[in-house]
Amino acid sequence: MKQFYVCSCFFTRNIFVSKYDIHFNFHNRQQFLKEYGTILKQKGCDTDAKVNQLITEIQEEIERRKSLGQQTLKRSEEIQQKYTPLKPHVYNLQENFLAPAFLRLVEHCKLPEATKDSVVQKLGMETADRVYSFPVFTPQFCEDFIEEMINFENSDMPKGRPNTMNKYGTLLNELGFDEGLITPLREDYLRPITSLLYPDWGGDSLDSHKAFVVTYKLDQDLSLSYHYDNAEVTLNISLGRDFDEGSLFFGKMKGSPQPHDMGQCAEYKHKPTHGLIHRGQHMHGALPIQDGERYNLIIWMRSSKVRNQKCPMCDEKPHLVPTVGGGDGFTKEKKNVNVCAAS
Ligand SMILES: O=C(O)CCC(=O)C(=O)O
Ligand SMILES: [Fe+2]
Repeated sequence: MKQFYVCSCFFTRNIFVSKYDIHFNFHNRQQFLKEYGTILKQKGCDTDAKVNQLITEIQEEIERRKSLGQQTLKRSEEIQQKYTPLKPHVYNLQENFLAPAFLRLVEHCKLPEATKDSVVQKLGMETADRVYSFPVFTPQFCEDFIEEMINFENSDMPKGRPNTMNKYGTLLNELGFDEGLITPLREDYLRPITSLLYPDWGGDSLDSHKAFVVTYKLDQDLSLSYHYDNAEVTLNISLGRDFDEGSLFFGKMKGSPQPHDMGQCAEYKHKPTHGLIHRGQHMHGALPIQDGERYNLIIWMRSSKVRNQKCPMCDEKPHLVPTVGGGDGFTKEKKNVNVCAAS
């Protein structure tokens, strides 16, 4: 397996605090107060005690990130030794997990004559700029997978959460899903599609991923703030469980002027069994669910070729920090590629 790294910005930038709905950068107290003092006051963080509490929270998150590789390894080992899956078959990809229409799409993309236009034509209407939806799994697989997630959630196993934005959900690498399920899905089935749709975002060289399940319930997280992903290409598959609302909305690419209100965003209603594919830097968020539960499998796909040139989180040449485990998809290979900016 390749050695992957994280960018050092992981320890100082993009630290999300839901109470203030802000992604913070934190180097030291002085920089922090200078950068955020005004906005924090406006948001009610107006006493020393509140500021100190916020800084403590941010510093704890930074410490969590520093030990993430080790903690993940520890949790994975314990899970492997002690956890009994309810649906062991879902850990290894079988073709009968996949929707027939998805298999036909993949076959089309593998044809030598397939082009971006021919696949776009097959996919039908765009949800937003270069955002497409298509069936991925069968309803049976989705239900079995949700049952496995619930079984794990109800177990007394240690749990790492997907990221600071998703407080509920499951990191699939810790459960042992990478090798048998997500990697073959990415390499054998998604790669032909992403190669045609996003060659300018490393769609033909996606060589790692971070996969997790996000969960929304009435007494837990309801929605997700506007953000971009730590990914070149993201596949977001709705697994279902009878929910109302909870649509995704898309603005513009990171760095462009963003819409002023929701009316200017493109909205997408999740369809269980369907995946939505988009560029990781295409800003998006999720509206609150009004009823039921929503389970989505998110695959943040990464291309070391692309991100080795420019970290998608800090937009600078990555400063590589070795880590135990999968890292964030950066490598030390020296290959110069010409990364075109996407429109
Ligand atoms: O809730 C969703 O469907 C979107 C999740 C998402 O965008 C993410 O986890 O990066
Ligand atoms: Fe996202």
